[in-house]
Amino acid sequence: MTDARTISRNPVFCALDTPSPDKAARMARQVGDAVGGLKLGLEFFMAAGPEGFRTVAKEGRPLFLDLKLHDIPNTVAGAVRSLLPLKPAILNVHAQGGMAMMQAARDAANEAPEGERPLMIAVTMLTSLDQADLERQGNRVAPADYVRRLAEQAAEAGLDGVVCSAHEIETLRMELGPDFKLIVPGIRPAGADIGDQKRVMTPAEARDLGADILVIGRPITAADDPAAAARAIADDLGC
Ligand SMILES: O=C(O)c1cc(=O)[nH]c(=O)n1[C@@H]1O[C@H](COP(=O)(O)O)[C@@H](O)[C@H]1O
Repeated sequence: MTDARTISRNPVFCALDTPSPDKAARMARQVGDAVGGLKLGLEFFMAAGPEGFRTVAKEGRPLFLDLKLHDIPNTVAGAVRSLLPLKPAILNVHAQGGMAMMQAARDAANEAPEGERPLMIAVTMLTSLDQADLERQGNRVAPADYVRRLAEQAAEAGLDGVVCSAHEIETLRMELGPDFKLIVPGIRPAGADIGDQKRVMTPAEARDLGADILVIGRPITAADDPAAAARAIADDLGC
């Protein structure tokens, strides 16, 4: 068992996308050490809020609070400050919020007491989007270039890493170095249902390319036996 702030060598963070703290805590116990951490996102936080977060935090696992903050710098900084008492291991903002916003988020996170500062991560291009979606937005750039530009800004703003798809790992790792965290959703074991994701890869492929954290939700949580599904992924990764 890892403690609540240490990211273990198991790179899998299980996305507990449910509105129910009891269900999330139960799922956390079911998957146990077959995952390295847990992610709570918008569905959870909108319904259960800080109190729900504290319920899951009692499980003692590293928690990624995925709220994808996206607003003007002052508002995002305030939101980060409001979240610090929860002591999440990881927090995220949208890189599309711009450099000043990311810097404000970083500065707010730096106000955390010693040892409680969350990793500050920028979401680049959602894994549910592809080239056609960018074009529809009037954005005539390839996803790889778009993600690279956003990640460069995140690094320049002093954030700790980005959320990207597995398809961008190699380029970002080469360009931004070994310490820049690459958090990768859109992970699907071979043959699994892709659902609404578009830029996907298998857990082992993404890990081998250099992902630090693999965010995996439905392939575990929607499985008939979530514990077995998480264990199969961990075994595949040699964890
Ligand atoms: O920031 C995220 O975690 C995130 C970014 C992104 O680009 N794509 C993405 O899927 N996510 C989250 O990762 C999880 C993926 O869940 P599954 O598609 O069920 O594995 C969800 O909770 C998403 O909110």
